[in-house]
Amino acid sequence: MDLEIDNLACRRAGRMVFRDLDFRLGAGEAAALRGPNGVGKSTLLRVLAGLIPAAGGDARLGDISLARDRGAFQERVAYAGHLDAVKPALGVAENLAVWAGLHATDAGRVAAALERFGIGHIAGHPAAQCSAGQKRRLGLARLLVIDRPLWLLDEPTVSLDAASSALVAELVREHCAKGGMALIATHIELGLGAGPVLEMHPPQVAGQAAEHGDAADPFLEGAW
Ligand SMILES: Nc1ncnc2c1ncn2[C@@H]1O[C@H](COP(=O)(O)OP(=O)(O)OP(=O)(O)O)[C@@H](O)[C@H]1O
Repeated sequence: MDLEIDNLACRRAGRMVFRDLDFRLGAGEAAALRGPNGVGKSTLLRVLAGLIPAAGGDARLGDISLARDRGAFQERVAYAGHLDAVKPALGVAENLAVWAGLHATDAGRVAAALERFGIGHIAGHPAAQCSAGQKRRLGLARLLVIDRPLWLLDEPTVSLDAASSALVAELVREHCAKGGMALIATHIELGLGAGPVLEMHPPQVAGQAAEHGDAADPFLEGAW
């Protein structure tokens, strides 16, 4: 199964964040998603996760179109966002058990995922008492609880120590070896070796946004 991004566009708060975006990712490939702060990396991942609507274009996973069948597209995607989405009121293992239940997957995967991320020994602890790195590992452990061909990872190594960052790279490699795909927004080198890169660029021409009827970014305007 391939990922094909075709002429994709997204508008937020009335402003075009990106447009005319084309990219292709083949089965077994992991791509780095790069670009300066605010260029739209997280936005793209959230569009592909079906969390915010596209303003145009489409993305396809095999024969499933995001524009035509968002639900089916989402069922092929696992998204790990900036925030860990860990429920602090639940225990560490409970967090993953709820996730497994939501996706009707084998609860037996929970213990294996916790062990793999080195947090099996705190399975019974309240998630609220986890360190930032432990919370991040718990959030990422959800990737192993459900089977999705496309992983969308937004700065997955934030708060992680060197060993855990290396583990993320190892898991991505394993996922790809099984035919999976990953699109990873990262400002650091993950150690995945040479692979496809999706580089996002801010508009080159100062008047470009206005030409397309988009409001200018007030923060950038002030900075310039
Ligand atoms: N909730 C929101 N509502 C409206 N606009 C938003 C929202 N979140 C982000 N934006 C805008 O969308 C644009 C892209 O933001 P995004 O977070 O996708 O960038 P990014 O490339 O991931 O940045 P970073 O490298 O800093 O994480 C920015 O101009 C930002 O101001």
